Amino acid sequence: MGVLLAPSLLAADHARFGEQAQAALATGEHWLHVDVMDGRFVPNLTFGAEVVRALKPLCPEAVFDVHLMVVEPERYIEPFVAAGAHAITVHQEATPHLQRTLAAIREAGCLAGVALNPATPPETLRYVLGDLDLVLVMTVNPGFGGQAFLPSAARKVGELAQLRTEAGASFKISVDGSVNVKTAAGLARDGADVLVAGSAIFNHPEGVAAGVAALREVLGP
Ligand SMILES: O=C(CO)[C@H](O)[C@H](O)COP(=O)(O)O
Repeated sequence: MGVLLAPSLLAADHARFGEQAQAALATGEHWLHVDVMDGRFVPNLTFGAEVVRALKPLCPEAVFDVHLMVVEPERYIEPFVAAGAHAITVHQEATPHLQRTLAAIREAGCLAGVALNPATPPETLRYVLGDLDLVLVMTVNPGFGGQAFLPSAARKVGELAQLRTEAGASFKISVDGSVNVKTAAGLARDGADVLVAGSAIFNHPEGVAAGVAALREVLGP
């Protein structure tokens, strides 16, 4: 299977979420990345489960990929499942009970993901590899869109691909932060399965479809 693109609603016009989400899906992409920030784990606030609930009927074909940048992420699994999330990713750094949290996400019927801040090594996941459906490599410090790409963090993509092979695991590797026409192809070559892109899609001067097309062009067939 080719690389999946996950347009990140953080960069969409917040007054036109429905329209912008539909424009992203009209390009043929299926994933929508939903960045949830609490002002504690990260120094910014965004939105909660109601955004997923509101978008669901407008975007019935969407895979809602929820990225919880919050402390105590366990508290938010149930509301996001009830709202219609398909994948829920928590930060490795945000919970002392990672295995329990991942198991709870799977039990609720969602794909279970872990996000790694730029300074967090992939080895911290060694004992939960069997509990994981998705590892989200942050190539910026979480909290804001439009930041500069951190090549040191991107090195983890290849390391995770190797760890996955060695362990016989099957999680997807997703990358989030400054994914654009300069960085996307290299990340895919290194082993990324999902590329989360905010600014490159929603801030493209010619619109959302042009942003997706530009990324698809560099990624190739
Ligand atoms: O999780 C995020 C920030 O915490 C965003 O998804 C990420 O930064 C994407 O934005 P951009 O593509 O503009 O860098």
